Amino acid sequence: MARKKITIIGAGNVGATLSQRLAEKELGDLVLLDIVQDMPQGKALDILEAGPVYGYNTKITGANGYEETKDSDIVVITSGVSRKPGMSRDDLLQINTGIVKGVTENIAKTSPNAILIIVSNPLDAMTYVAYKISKFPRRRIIGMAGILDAARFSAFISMELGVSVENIHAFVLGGHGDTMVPSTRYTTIAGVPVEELIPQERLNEIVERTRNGGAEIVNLLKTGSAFYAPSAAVVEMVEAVLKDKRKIAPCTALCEGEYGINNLFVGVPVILGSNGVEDIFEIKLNEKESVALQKSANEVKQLCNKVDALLGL
Ligand SMILES: NC(=O)C1=CN([C@@H]2O[C@H](COP(=O)(O)OP(=O)(O)OC[C@H]3O[C@@H](n4cnc5c(N)ncnc54)[C@H](O)[C@@H]3O)[C@@H](O)[C@H]2O)C=CC1
Ligand SMILES: O=C([O-])CC(=O)C(=O)O
Repeated sequence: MARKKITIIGAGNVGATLSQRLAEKELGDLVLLDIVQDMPQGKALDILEAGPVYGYNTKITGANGYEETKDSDIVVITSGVSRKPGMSRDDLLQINTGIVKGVTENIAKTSPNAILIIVSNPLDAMTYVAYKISKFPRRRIIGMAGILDAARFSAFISMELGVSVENIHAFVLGGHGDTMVPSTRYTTIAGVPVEELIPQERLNEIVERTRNGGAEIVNLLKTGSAFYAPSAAVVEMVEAVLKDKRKIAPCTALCEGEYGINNLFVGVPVILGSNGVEDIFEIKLNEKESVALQKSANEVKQLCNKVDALLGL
């Protein structure tokens, strides 16, 4: 069977760590692209040289141009500026809109059939940029955030209860920002609702820590943002697509009426398979959850209006 081709745009913290993780899993051959001369070539060669020790045969190429990325099956966009302490993700809107626009124009030309996974922040708005510029169908444009947010929620619950992360199914909806909606009602531990195991007041603190999970790391690192957990979350998406798992995972996808949201990218449970977003998985929300999701969607809408102005749409 021919190997799949995965391109990673941006060979910084997220892109390079993601490349390492993907290489170790032998999910396909990789191209790592960055605008910095020689750097992606150096990181690609370094990861390739770990292959004999780890026992993987992944081919990985570094690039500064798009010729090498031609006909990729999946392209992950991590290029862009990361925030520093004191900044919000939204502060990156203007600069990263320009970067994601330029990258997407190139990818749409060289890999017209690719599935795009967007990582650059502000995530929901950058996913919208990639959609608008590529004009790809909605199933082939997926933003990474929900898996990361749910992983943080799970990690905190695991620490609280002293049980394995494998027993925890955390559920998060909404945009990748302060208004994200971690659902305590649908979060379970070995099938038991978390609300039955952790007192509501403590649970509220854990939800708040989850909402601020990105900023917590930014404040510790000081020079940039998280990359180990984010790259792990992207691997889960790539794997679900390449193995056609039809896995339900929270991702940023274009809602066209689902959850009462129209023409907006927002975090919802989707079914990930070989076509990308195979479907949006709709579940019943109660009044409180619906209101919180709508509030989050409205914030994303504001940002997308700014994107429209920047792109002249
Ligand atoms: N969706 C999410 O949950 C997460 C999103 N992020 C976002 O991902 C982005 C990348 O984060 P890091 O890797 O930590 O940043 P980084 O600064 O380590 O790497 C970014 C890389 O992008 C490259 N780049 C810039 N313009 C480019 C272009 N036009 N073409 C190709 N490469 C280009 C830079 O040279 C740099 O190597 C940031 O916007 C960050 O906010 C980071 C973590 C989680
Ligand atoms: O917080 C940031 O800027 C990066 C990010 O999106 C995250 O780690 O959730």
